[in-house]
Amino acid sequence: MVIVAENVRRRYGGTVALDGVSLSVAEGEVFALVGPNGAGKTTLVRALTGTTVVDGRVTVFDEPPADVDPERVGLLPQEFDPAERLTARELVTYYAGLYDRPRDVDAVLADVGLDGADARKPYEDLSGGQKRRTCVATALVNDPDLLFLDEPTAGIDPAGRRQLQSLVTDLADGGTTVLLTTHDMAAAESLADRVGLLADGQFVAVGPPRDLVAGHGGTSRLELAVPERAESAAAIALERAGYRLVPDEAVLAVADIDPRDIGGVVESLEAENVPYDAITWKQPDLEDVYLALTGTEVGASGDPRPRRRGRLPAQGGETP
Ligand SMILES: Nc1ncnc2c1ncn2[C@@H]1O[C@H](COP(=O)(O)OP(=O)(O)OP(=O)(O)O)[C@@H](O)[C@H]1O
Repeated sequence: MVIVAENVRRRYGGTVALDGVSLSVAEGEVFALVGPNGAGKTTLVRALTGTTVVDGRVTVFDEPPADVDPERVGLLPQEFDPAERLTARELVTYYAGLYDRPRDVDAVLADVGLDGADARKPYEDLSGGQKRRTCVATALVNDPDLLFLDEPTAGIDPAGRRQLQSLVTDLADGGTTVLLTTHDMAAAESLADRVGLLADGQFVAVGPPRDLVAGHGGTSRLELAVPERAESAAAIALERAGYRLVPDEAVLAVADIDPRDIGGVVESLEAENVPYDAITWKQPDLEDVYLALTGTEVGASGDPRPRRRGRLPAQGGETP
């Protein structure tokens, strides 16, 4: 095991940031700490990198984190503001100079997709995604055995995100252990060998994303965007036609439906003249797991949102 943490606890005054977290991460594994803002992800990264004092036991390469050879570890902090006037290449060259055996700077820039003219632009002239990729490059320049990436995809456009994801996969294939944090469940699901779902400083589940989705994600469903005034009528029409609605769902959704029967759903709405705007097939994913286990969904900004519970009852509503 590269990382072992047992019963890690950390308070800031009256705020409990970590409330008894245990995990172990094996060599070459990609482990994602997943949760909304405030769940404790950064505090756990700080505990594992030895930049904050915690209760409990933490070892990295069988040593206390603060004693680990810095040549072996790469860290992309969540907040990282390098000198704005230096070019991407100059910044990475600067960080390379801090290590005894750095990688070739241009090769590192190419790895993060910043070769060519962009690498010669001042940092302040780069896009948000290019800035973040420059920062990732500074964490890679010492060819670390263990890489911590705290919200690496924040502010990165979808193309840059895919590039970063394939970079992480390549690093792990080469034996690098990667621990990343994210509130982006889809990124975690596609990238990580295992995820740890954090809520209020505790893991609510740890495991391969596929296993967690199979265990807690619920069934596939058909989500219906129906004008609010027609929701009750839609629910009545569907139940009358024998479909089971997903209870307590924020949107109207039919559960356990075979894809071949989607036409039947449409027909039962149209037979009752119920209007609808869109129909979407939805497979359960990690977001459903988080929602099921915590009652909270995570917005695009990473902020936690309590789930909207209690849909309109199927009986007695207005008809369109
Ligand atoms: N230095 C600090 N002083 C006081 N409270 C802190 C400090 N660092 C974190 N906290 C609090 O501890 C809790 C966990 O914060 P942490 O930053 O670890 O969460 P996070 O999941 O990384 O969220 P974010 O992505 O918003 O940073 C939060 O309530 C936060 O306000």
